[in-house]
Amino acid sequence: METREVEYAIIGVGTAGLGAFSRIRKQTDSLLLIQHGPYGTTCARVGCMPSKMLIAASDLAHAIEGGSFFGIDGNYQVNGKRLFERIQKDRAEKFVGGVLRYVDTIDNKFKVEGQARFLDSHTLDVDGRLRVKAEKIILACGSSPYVAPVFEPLLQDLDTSDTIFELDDLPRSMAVVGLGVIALEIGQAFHRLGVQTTLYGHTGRIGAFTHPDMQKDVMQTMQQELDIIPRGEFTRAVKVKDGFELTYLTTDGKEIIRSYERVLIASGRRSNLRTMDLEKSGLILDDRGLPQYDPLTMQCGNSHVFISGDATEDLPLWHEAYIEGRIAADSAVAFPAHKEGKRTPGIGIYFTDPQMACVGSVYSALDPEQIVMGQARMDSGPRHKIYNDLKGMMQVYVDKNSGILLGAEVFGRGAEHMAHTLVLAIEHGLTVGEILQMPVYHPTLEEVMKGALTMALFRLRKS
Ligand SMILES: Cc1cc2nc3c(=O)[nH]c(=O)nc-3n(C[C@H](O)[C@H](O)[C@H](O)COP(=O)(O)OP(=O)(O)OC[C@H]3O[C@@H](n4cnc5c(N)ncnc54)[C@H](O)[C@@H]3O)c2cc1C
Ligand SMILES: NC(=O)c1ccc[n+]([C@@H]2O[C@H](COP(=O)([O-])OP(=O)(O)OC[C@H]3O[C@@H](n4cnc5c(N)ncnc54)[C@H](O)[C@@H]3O)[C@@H](O)[C@H]2O)c1
Repeated sequence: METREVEYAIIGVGTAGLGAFSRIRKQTDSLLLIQHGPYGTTCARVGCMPSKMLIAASDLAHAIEGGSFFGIDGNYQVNGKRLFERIQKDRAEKFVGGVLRYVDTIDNKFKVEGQARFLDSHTLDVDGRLRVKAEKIILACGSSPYVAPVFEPLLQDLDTSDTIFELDDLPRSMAVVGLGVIALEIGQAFHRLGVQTTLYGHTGRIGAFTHPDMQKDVMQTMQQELDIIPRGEFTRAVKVKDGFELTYLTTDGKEIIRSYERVLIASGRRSNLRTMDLEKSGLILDDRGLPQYDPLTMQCGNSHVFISGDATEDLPLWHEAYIEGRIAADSAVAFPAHKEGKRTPGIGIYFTDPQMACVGSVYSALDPEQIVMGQARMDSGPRHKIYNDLKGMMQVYVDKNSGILLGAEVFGRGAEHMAHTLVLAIEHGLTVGEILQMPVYHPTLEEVMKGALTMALFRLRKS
């Protein structure tokens, strides 16, 4: 069997792996990228990009549907074939194409295709045909959809985010398993495009908000539009003539049996490290079975192994993968010296309607005794009234002693933009008083944010 000895092995050529490559390539010729599956990155192929193109189409349909309130009447028809053609064509040309062109510029001597697994702490097996001995290893192998055991026998026929964008037309009906970000984004989009859709939760929670009032508001709002069954579990899934018959037992003991043409599994993702024989790596594993690591260096323990991106299962977001790939690479280059990278405050956005955004520390991560909370409803905002889009609310969390903004949960039109303003304020350690000295244009969606911050300042002064 061929053996290659290199200074650096990077496992996975996604967002994190390519970022790591770009840094390490500047230092050495002795590196190898190992990629299992198609090039092009999860984000561009089956993640951020096709999902947002689907949502763009459904937003348009929804806007036309809501036109009569404004005196705009329009008829439209959804052409599912053209819709998927557009997603697949633009994805190839505008997103995956760019990545593939970049990967093509990388000399073949730096690339190998196959699935890497650990043989020992410095040795990797690639598909049983190549051994790679590496002084330092960067784990950037991403994650894959989690499929609960009840669905496993039907795996080939069910959809996940890996397959749903490959459809050539819209189905008549679809069950969505999960109430997280993929379920809500894609489930709502299919519903708005005319697919009869049901979303099934598990724990009764919806989305990512952690304050009980935010959870309640999201559940009520989304249930006004979507068929959502929040709490229970699937007990049976079988194939029938035109699709699938599912049996779901609600927590209060009600059995629901329904048939759907398609079933989308959106019940979380698991690190691909779980298939890499980590027990042979010599790394210290945490109670999830994944390597312990320092988020400032991405180093696993004191070892020569560095981790990044969705492989960690911690912050499975594109910008985090991008940052972590670079931090891991810089730390690996500095190793055995210790080099810390810079992390940014958290930001996560659901591209649902209304949008949902978490910024900085979410409510559940804070000590309620140490914060004041400011809150505002979107229906208080002049711009929201102009759009007749009154759904949602937001909360900001402020440190009681210093007045510094710590975090926010935002649900409503414009959440993606308010989240970016708030994250900038958090990054710069601004107090709520300092943020309120900045101008807010009238009439903008941001006026609701000003309302929430003003309430926090008022409460701060009273506390
Ligand atoms: C439907 C969907 C929508 C999303 N939308 C957003 C969004 O709007 N905004 C956002 O910030 N994030 C979004 N994400 C998350 C984002 O796509 C990921 O956080 C990001 O792509 C992770 O990049 P990565 O480099 O860690 O992994 P990937 O890009 O998945 O790269 C890892 C690569 O490693 C390969 N690999 C796996 N195992 C091995 C092995 N043993 N050997 C060699 N290679 C291996 C994989 O096949 C893969 O090609 C979305 C994800 C999904 C699924
Ligand atoms: N806009 C974005 O940034 C965006 C969009 C899509 C995906 N992503 C990334 O992809 C990751 C994965 O998304 P996701 O929606 O799959 O995960 P998620 O963690 O957001 O949600 C998983 C959902 O599945 C439910 N669930 C778990 N086990 C279940 C079971 N056995 N039966 C029924 N439901 C079950 C959970 O209760 C939860 O509602 C996210 O963590 C996110 O980081 C981000």
